[in-house]
Amino acid sequence: MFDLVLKNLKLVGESGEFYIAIQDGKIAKMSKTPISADNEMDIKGQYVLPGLIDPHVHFRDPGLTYKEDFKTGSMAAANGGFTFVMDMPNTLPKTNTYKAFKDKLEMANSKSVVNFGLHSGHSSFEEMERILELNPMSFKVFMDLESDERLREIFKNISNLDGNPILTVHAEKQSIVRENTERLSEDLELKDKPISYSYARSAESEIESISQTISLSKEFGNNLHICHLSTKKGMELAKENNISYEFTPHHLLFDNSYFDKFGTIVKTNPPLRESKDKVNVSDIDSDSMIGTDHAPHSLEEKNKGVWDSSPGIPSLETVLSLLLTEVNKSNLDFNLIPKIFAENPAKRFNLKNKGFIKENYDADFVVVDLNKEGTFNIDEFYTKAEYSPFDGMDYQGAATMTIIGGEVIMEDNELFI
Ligand SMILES: NC(=O)N[C@@H](CC(=O)O)C(=O)O
Ligand SMILES: [Zn+2]
Ligand SMILES: [Zn+2]
Repeated sequence: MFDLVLKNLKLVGESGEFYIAIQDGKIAKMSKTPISADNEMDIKGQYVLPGLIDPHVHFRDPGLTYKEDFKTGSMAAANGGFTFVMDMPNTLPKTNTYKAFKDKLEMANSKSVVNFGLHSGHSSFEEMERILELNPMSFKVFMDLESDERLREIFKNISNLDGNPILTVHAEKQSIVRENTERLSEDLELKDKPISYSYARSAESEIESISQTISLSKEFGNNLHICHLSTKKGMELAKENNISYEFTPHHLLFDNSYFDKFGTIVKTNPPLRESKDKVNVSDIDSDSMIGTDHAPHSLEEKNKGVWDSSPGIPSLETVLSLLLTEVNKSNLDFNLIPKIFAENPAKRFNLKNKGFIKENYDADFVVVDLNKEGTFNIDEFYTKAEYSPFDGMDYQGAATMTIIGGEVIMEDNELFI
């Protein structure tokens, strides 16, 4: 007998209503005809999608837990419809040694309310080889923090690791950013304007960094993935070279004029772009994926002026509704939602039995009401972040339930953990 049957549900891209039977946390059976079980849940004609997967979050744990921690970040993920997140290594200490990685795994196992993977930082070849045993999602390189010489060594080392693991990059060119920042932070007319941040970390610095990343990866044969791709030219380079990349919601929806409205609240790396340079919702296709770059800071850190404020925007609890609203505005095909939020991240990062609604896959789902309207309210969010540029924005379309391994962990923004 099945543990649970979900009934009266719709599947994206399919007509009619379905039943999904769940047994031991797996999808045991799917059918159009009724399946009986002691425990039935009526989905009332809403859509059931594979649980969302975010390849790019910063939960600040360990070392920076006043901004977020693995408990609050994973609660925000569950509230946003995510069943799997991948956390970044820029913690304190950095997650770039075997011990730090192992300690973080143990900590996160005890605190996280959703499934997770960890990206590793980079370090000596020997250290990274040991970290491989702990199944890192990738090795992350912040290009803006490394000299060209160091980058060659890092790319070479990572390409020589067993199995050629994914090399994930933050692509901004250090020399261009440095030069522009020195000039602009001295410019009497521009230095106090938040929009100057987008001139300093220019579209050119991303495009140059992406082309440098591509030539390095060709030389060493790296298995490349590009974070928070924000420029159309950068996207064209990635596509031409068959390199995977992520979009954030803020780069898709906002241009740098939002600096005038929100100031340093929307300061993030890479920055919001001129509309002529930016990627758009219309650039989302069946190969795309969303990486929110959920990067909370304290309110005090966000309000330290153009050059000293901390860069980063929290996004886990708003991203799905923002893009469902685009679906309702006919700017985005609903059929792409499971691809960009679950199928493509699961495939790219080799997550076994995840990302799809198929028999024998994990029973990880998000239930979506395409018509649910509301207004984002940061006070109702589970993240520790006390700011969001989306706060007060209306949306149409939302997650109403998050299910992990057949267990309901969120219903109507209530968490059952
Ligand atoms: N994106 C950001 O602006 N900030 C990220 C770092 C990063 O992803 O580069 C953070 O960790 O705060
Ligand atoms: Zn980054
Ligand atoms: Zn990031």
